[in-house]
Formats: sequence, structure tokens, C-alpha cells
Amino acid sequence: MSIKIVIAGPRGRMGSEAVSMVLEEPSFSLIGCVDRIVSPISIMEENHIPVFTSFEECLYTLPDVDVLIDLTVAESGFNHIMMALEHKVRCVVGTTGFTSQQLNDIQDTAVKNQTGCIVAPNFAIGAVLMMHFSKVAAKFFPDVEIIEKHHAQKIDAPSGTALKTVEMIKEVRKSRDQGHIYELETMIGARGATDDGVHIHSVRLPGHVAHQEVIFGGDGQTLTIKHDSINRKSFMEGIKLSVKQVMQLNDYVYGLDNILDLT
Ligand SMILES: NC(=O)C1=CN([C@@H]2O[C@H](COP(=O)(O)OP(=O)(O)OC[C@H]3O[C@@H](n4cnc5c(N)ncnc54)[C@H](OP(=O)(O)O)[C@@H]3O)[C@@H](O)[C@H]2O)C=CC1
Ligand SMILES: O=C(O)C1=N[C@H](C(=O)O)C[C@H](O)C1
Repeated sequence: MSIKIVIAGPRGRMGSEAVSMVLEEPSFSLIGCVDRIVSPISIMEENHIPVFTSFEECLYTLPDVDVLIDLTVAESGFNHIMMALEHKVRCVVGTTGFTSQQLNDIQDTAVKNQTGCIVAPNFAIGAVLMMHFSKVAAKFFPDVEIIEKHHAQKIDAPSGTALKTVEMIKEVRKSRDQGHIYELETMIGARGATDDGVHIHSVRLPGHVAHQEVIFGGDGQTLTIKHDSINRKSFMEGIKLSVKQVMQLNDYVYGLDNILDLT
């Protein structure tokens, strides 16, 4: 039996790629989409896929959804996910920009409803490895800064990937201030954002897709761990894997590192 999927955000850069991926995967069935507006999208029309402007209406019309894939923006994504989990619809979430409180609420709702939910700030396997290797390196190099670079249309900064990377680094590194103790920013923001002493620098420029460098500094040496997504196909294998895995889950997972065997 195929896995019945609804995609939220089908006109978007990620959503449109995900629509093609789901249509091509024999074990998946795209039964509907949720969009902010209904506009003629030929791939939807050709494949007779209904588009709803509210997830509530979608659930009412399609009561047998197995998995919601959300690729929208944090505000709408949060509402979709909470509603899906309350209706025991499993979720695969690529949307970023959630607050810590929103992520906690999603986790609590998934656990309360015993419904699988994978929130992955980055679905590219290479990016997952970049974060994993960074966690390993941070044990030996506690001084670290992150440069993340994205296309100019990205709304949230820092990226979800950068925040997840810091979270993983924090698991192995004690909080510390970096740089000179009397460091002075003569222009606000010169040293980027800081989480637990790790500085994050966000670049937004045309010509980029999604890129991150994690730079470690030690006595007389540096180590740079770098990942580049050069197109959005890079994220599709991770979404495919997550949809298959979430069908076996009854709780919450944050990050693909927790469903891949990285040993
Ligand atoms: N986890 C991962 O690996 C990746 C995650 N992302 C994240 O995925 C999200 C989408 O990225 P991207 O595709 O580049 O962004 P886009 O802006 O291209 O796509 C977002 C889409 O969501 C639509 N949308 C907005 N509000 C709603 C709503 N209420 N209901 C349904 N659809 C809505 C937008 O419509 P409109 O334009 O009309 O507002 C747009 O079509 C972002 O949060 C991004 O950070 C991106 C790449 C990889
Ligand atoms: O908006 C994007 O494009 C991306 N967003 C995710 C993030 O915020 O980390 C994943 C990837 O970096 C692309």
C-alpha cells in the first residue's frame, strides 16, 4: 500500500521539487496539497491533485492522510503541524524559523498524540554529515564560528542548519566566550549572532542555494568543515527517507542525525 501524502507549500522552491519527487516514488501517493492561494499549476492539474487553501479543509476532505510534508514558513507551518498531530497525521517538516517554544510545543503534541513527527532543519545527507563531523571536531577544538550562505529570498536568519549545528556542538562543548575579552564591535553585528559563545554569520546573496562552513581554530591550525547544496534535489533523498521512517514512529525526532546510522 502506498503512503498517502499531502504537501504544504507546493509552489515554493522546495515544495515544487518535493511534488515531483513524491509523484516519481512508486511507494508514495500525492493525494493533495495545501497552498496559500489556488493558482493553476500544470503538474497538479495533469495529475488531478486537489489544492486546498486551508489544512483544516484538506483534512476534512481527505480524512485518510498518512503524512504531511510541510515546506512553507514558520507561522503557517506551525499551525499545519499542530493540527496534523492533533488529528494523528504524521509530519515530515523541512520548514525552518521556528522559535524554541514552537519546537517544544510540536514535540509535546507529537508525544501526547503518539504520532510520528520528524523536524529536519536540513534534509541533505551531506549537511547532516557536516553537522555530525562538526560535533566530533568540537570535542577537540572548542573555538568555533559558523558562516552560512543562502539565496537572497531566504526569510529566516540564522538558518535552521546553523542553529542545529550549534545545538549539536553544545552537546560536547562547554559554554565559552570566544575572541578578545575586551572585544568591541564598532559597528553593531560585526561579530554576527551568538549562541552559547558560538558566532554565526549569515550571508544572503543571489547565486547561492544553501552552504555552510564550520570553522574551528586551535593553536597554529584551523579546521574547516564545509557543505554545499548546489540545487534542491540535494534535499529530496532525505525527505524520502523521512517519510518512510516517520511511518514507523510514534514520537518526535529533531534532525536526520537521529534516524541515520552515523556510527
Ligand atoms: N529542511 C531542509 O532541508 C530545507 C528547508 N527549507 C525551508 O523550507 C521552507 C520553504 O523554503 P523555500 O521553498 O525556499 O521557500 P518558498 O518561499 O519558495 O516556498 C514557501 C511556499 O510556502 C507558501 N506558503 C506560505 N504560507 C502558506 C500557507 N499558509 N499555506 C500553504 N503554503 C504557504 C508560499 O507561498 P507564497 O510565496 O505565495 O507566500 C511559498 O509557495 C523554508 O522555511 C526554508 O527555510 C528550505 C530548503 C531545505
Ligand atoms: O531556506 C533554505 O534554502 C534552506 N533552509 C534550511 C535552513 O534554514 O537551514 C536548509 C538549507 O540550508 C536550505
